[in-house]
Amino acid sequence: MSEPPAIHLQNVSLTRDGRTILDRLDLDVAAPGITAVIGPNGAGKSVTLRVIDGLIRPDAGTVRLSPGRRAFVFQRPALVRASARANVALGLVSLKLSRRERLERIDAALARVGLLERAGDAATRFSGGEQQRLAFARAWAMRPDLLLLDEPTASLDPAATETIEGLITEMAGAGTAVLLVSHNLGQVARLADETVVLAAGRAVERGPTRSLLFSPRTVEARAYLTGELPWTSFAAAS
Ligand SMILES: Nc1ncnc2c1ncn2[C@@H]1O[C@H](COP(=O)(O)OP(=O)(O)OP(=O)(O)O)[C@@H](O)[C@H]1O
Repeated sequence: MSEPPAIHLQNVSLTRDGRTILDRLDLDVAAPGITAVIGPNGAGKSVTLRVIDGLIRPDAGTVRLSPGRRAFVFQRPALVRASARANVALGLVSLKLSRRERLERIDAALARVGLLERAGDAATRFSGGEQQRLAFARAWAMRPDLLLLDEPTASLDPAATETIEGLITEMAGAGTAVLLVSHNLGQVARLADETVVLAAGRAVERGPTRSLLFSPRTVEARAYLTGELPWTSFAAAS
């Protein structure tokens, strides 16, 4: 990695209610580029994103982020009870933009996700997929340096998924470091340069996406990718 990583996690551990959620996790995310995190339910993928975003403080370890703007699109979008336009505007409050630039950027973002005609409608009345597209419009409008994505297209139809995947690729091409959590392995193969497999709170394997997906080296990655019951394999492996 020539550039310093956009995200550097080292030895990060988190315990809740006596359970180990993250177990000395190491994770580097390159900038620019798309890094995917895959792994079974409960592996700690969402928690890792929340640790990176500062929503959860780990018990131990180092979390270092390169400076810059950060956007997070959750599996269930966090929207306020206001118009679609106002929701996109919220992402821009800390940016120094003229009123005209701000309005142009908001409308361009809404148009990009096919919601411009709905700009004045109440966001909380949108369908799940429309809300997700709106959350993406907000993230895109911010031009973030770091984009954290948790199952970003889980509720989207194929056409909307294609639009969003195009946006993700475009943002990475413009210099954003993207960290993508997804169970959609086709999507991971289409988008991610590098993929990390998380199992029981540890990064058990990492590599270029295609070689990792097609020839995993570890028992945990193989178990996840072939759909075997991972918890029994992990118990046996650890
Ligand atoms: N605030 C919390 N308090 C206690 N346990 C938690 C908390 N948040 C998450 N966990 C636990 O941490 C583990 C990892 O959860 P996480 O949501 O990161 O899994 P995941 O890998 O994203 O799974 P999935 O693929 O199902 O989304 C789970 O066992 C979950 O119950």
